Amino acid sequence: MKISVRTTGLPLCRAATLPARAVRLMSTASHVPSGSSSPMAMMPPRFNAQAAQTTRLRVQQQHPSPPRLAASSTQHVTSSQPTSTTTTKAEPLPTGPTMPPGYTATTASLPTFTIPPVVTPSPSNLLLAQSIIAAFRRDGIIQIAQSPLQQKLCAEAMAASKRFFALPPEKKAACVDDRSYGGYIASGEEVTDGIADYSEIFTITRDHDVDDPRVRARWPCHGPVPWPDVGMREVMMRYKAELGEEGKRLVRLVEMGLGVEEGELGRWIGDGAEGQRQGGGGWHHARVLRFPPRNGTNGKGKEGRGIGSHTDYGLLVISAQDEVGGLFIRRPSREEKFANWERSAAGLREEEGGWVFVPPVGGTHTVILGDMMQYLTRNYLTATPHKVGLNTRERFAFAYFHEPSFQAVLKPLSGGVIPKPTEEESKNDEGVHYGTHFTNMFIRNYPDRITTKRLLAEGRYGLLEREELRTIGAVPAVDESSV
Ligand SMILES: O=C(O)CCC(=O)C(=O)O
Ligand SMILES: [Fe+2]
Repeated sequence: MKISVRTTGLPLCRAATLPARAVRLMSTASHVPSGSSSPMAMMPPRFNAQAAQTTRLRVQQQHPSPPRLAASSTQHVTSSQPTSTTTTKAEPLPTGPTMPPGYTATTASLPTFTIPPVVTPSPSNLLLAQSIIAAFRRDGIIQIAQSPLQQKLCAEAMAASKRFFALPPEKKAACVDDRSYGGYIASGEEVTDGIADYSEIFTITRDHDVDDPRVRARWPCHGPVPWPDVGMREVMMRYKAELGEEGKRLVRLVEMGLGVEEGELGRWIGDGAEGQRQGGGGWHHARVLRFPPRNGTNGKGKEGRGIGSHTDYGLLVISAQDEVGGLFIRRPSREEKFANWERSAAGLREEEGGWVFVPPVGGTHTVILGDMMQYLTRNYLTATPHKVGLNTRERFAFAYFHEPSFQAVLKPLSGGVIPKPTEEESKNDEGVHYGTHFTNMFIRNYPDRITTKRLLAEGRYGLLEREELRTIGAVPAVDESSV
């Protein structure tokens, strides 16, 4: 039986041309079918290796000491244990994916999983599901092939993103709403662990009409997305909806891989028939991201930092990045215990060792895990700490967050491989209300945003305690006097 795992990419370069300071790769491809753990497993198809190599040699001659270093010019795939770490001191080459300068990390070489269009409980899908769980536990991240439709939608979304971020600052700044956290976040506005990030973002929250009863009832974070134009809305919503379908398939695979009953995880999203009937559904949202080049910042953020280290909040994060490179993750480790819904994981270990650079690979998405996946699986799967560094060129990325219902009060799963609760845990576990976790995180990230100010000024936060906000699919009875 063969599971759908492949590696993507073209040969990098021959051993004879290895630079003296060749960077060692951390191979994470231990279960890839033989032959595919080739040293060249990581290059995106559009990378012209020979040209880059020529450029490198030319540049070295011009600047003999110290040699310029292309972090991605890596020839050795080793065992799954990282054997050495790269520090990019010199400027990376202007082509191909490179690790941002000034960072220290090993470089991942991830196998690429292919997700079937429909996840039936076949033996091969079960094997695939178990391999995905094993990869999450080993690497904290998986890489999945984009379908031709996803490639098209992703390209369209990236083009729309570039058009949006190229707008004049005042046009972008007008895309804000004081009820939802949707819309524009300027470079230097988002805060991670109390320090400004340089990322420039357009957030796509659930897009509620102003007449929606939840908006009229002033539920925290519920409101419209302030789109700049219909064109951007259409492109982004198509891509987001398609990633929502991918998210559902992944949720089903995670259930299978964990050995829990069908729907055990999906029911927190409101994906089941009852949730759908009640207008439930996950609090799925997305971020369209631009990172300025490190020498093109506005002085408001932390030098060289795109986004500080953090974990994301929900279940799964499906991301696409362009060819520039900037994402780093931490692998799961028994020594590191994060539980972001209890105590902030923002900023943790940011300056320490142990980071893994995730090089862009054309035609793929990556998937990492969020806080609620960790909580629901009693730490069997853990949220993936990650951060983004600024590179020498601007970088564009797209992150889709597949989330529980805003109204879900989650309780850990049981059965399969889920660890049994300790006596203490069974007594004290009151569950986690996802809407409260999400609201806390957005207040923390955007302390000065009009949305935060209105939310607090109007006492909206207190509504999070209400029964209707804690019951998946419940809709408020609108009190006209409060509108
Ligand atoms: O830029 C990326 O690849 C990741 C962005 C990210 O971590 C986020 O939007 O939360
Ligand atoms: Fe993130």
